[in-house]
Amino acid sequence: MAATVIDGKAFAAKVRGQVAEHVARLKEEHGITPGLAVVLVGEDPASQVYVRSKGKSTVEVGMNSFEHKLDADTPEADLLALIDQLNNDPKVHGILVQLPLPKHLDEDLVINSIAPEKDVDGFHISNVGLLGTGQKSMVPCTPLGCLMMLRAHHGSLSGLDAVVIGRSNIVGKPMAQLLLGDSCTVTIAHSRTKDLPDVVRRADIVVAAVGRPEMVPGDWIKEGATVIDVGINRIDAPEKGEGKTRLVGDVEYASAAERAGAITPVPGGVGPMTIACLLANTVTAACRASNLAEPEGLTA
Ligand SMILES: Nc1nc2c(c(=O)[nH]1)N[C@@H](CN(C=O)c1ccc(C(=O)N[C@@H](CCC(=O)O)C(=O)O)cc1)CN2
Repeated sequence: MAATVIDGKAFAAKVRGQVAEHVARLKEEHGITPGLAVVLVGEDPASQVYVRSKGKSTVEVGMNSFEHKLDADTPEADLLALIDQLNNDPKVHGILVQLPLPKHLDEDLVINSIAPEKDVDGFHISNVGLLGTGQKSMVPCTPLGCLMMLRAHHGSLSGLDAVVIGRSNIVGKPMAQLLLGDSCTVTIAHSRTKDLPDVVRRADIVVAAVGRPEMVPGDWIKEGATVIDVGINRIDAPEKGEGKTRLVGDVEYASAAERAGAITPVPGGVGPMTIACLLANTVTAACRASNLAEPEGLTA
């Protein structure tokens, strides 16, 4: 039977709608307008697109957007001074530094200089520790988006075998923590994993987050499994004409869709959920800052 396609674009639109409703309520009942500050250092073309999209989506749901664009050679001290200023600005409830940063900047130092309660990316070491110990934290946007789609598809995830392929701090590790929090039996696989095909074949849920185009062939997928493809890889597409490219995930979509019960496409799967969850985290941060009830269904 053909797999159900999990439409991340439609799901993200629904999440943005819920965020907009909550923002309207915060404004009306408490006079609070959540604000998100996005910091971009340098001119990486993909980062520029993502930052523009974050600013636009922020305004569309009724929140304040503060964009800070810094030159690629900005000294670390200047970036840290800006973050300090944003940490102390009551109009700013969420702060995000777009990654990757130029090489001369220490990513860990920069991320850990963001006030943890404003760290809407959930990358600060305090939030990593809170998530790892099952406490209330800011949850990284991409894994949060994956979790929301999995919960919507399955209802309960309890007892399911999940494999996360990839061990990055941004996706793989927090994804594994979230699945564990929902009582899955979790395996984190990576480049040194022995018998990766067999490990994947046992999984009810496969989350692929390695950044290698189509590295998971369809015949690794168990019949009926749910496949969440986090990869966004641009590859040459000579069939579309000279110099043309197309986006593919980490999973061979067509063959995996023949065996999976449900699957996210690329593009239009996990990607759009990343920005929707960023907005959700910002409204959550604004609620927490004023000790107000958090929006239901928008946190882990
Ligand atoms: N500070 C952060 N930096 C980065 C993050 C992050 O979560 N926080 N994630 C990525 C980039 N990213 C958001 O910042 C992001 C990537 C992809 C998408 C998306 O919607 N992708 C589309 C395809 C887009 C295209 O055509 O190129 C899709 O998958 O459908 C949104 C956000 C790294 N940096």
